[in-house]
Amino acid sequence: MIEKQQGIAWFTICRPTRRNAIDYTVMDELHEAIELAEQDDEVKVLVITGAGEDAFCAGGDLQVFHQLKTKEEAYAMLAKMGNILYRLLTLPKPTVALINGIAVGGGCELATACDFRFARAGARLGFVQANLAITTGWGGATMLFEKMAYDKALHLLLQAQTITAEEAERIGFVHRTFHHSLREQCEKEMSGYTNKSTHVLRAYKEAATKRWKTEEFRRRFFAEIEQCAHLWESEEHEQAVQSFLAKRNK
Ligand SMILES: CC[C@H](C(=O)O)C(=O)SCCNC(=O)CCNC(=O)[C@H](O)C(C)(C)COP(=O)(O)OP(=O)(O)OC[C@H]1O[C@@H](n2cnc3c(N)ncnc32)[C@H](O)[C@@H]1OP(=O)(O)O
Repeated sequence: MIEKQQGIAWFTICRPTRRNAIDYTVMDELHEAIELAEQDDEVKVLVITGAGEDAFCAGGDLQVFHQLKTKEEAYAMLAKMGNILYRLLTLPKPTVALINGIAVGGGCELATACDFRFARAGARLGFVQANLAITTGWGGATMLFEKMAYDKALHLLLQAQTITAEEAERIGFVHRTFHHSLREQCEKEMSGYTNKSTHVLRAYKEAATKRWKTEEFRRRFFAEIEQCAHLWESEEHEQAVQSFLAKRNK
């Protein structure tokens, strides 16, 4: 769902019964929101958040994507979302992930693609992909190494555990934590940007993201996706997803 208010475009992932897991429909809606934010000069900032109080995003929809068995089938899905997150990463407008609840797997990759990450105090975040015997598959690791200290980023990926928003703030992944009124607090934080000329915002973001518009960066970004697709075919991955779904009688 997308709404526009006082210079901010709000995109909300609306699948609260699935902890806002991302399926193909959410991918298409997110792509549409990014295109609107790019083209509409009244939009100064794009904020991405999740519906409800429990989750920002639980990553890829395992019930849907579990149907994908081969490297080729997995790569098609992973590259679809990878392209969308690359557009988000290089959007010439400031972007915010408003992490209203748990963010795991691809949900953390989505947050990493944004310029700023604001989180509900106590929310848990984790690049849990390794627990499914895969690596990040939407470009998340490549972006993380661009945006965080090398050792902190590598630790997050290797340990594949969730940490609190406060811990994430301490290591520099989260920029602000809010105890209440997340949307109002986010608007207040962004008021310093929404009162600026769209041309200025666009110019600074274009300068900031130039480094990610090189062939070398794109090669690294899509090599990560290919690596995930390769691991996707493994028996370990199949078993890990089966185990998750079995616990929920899927
Ligand atoms: C596709 C690749 C992508 C990438 O990295 O490129 C990835 O994101 S891979 C990682 C995929 N995500 C996960 O492994 C997280 C899976 N979910 C969980 O670990 C938990 O659900 C958690 C921690 C997010 C929330 O736990 P909680 O106990 O609060 O809730 P439930 O587990 O009972 O879930 C409630 C409800 O939501 C459904 N659900 C949750 N996550 C997903 C998901 N990723 N895909 C599909 N469905 C999900 C869960 O099945 C429950 O549904 P119900 O019908 O009530 O059984």
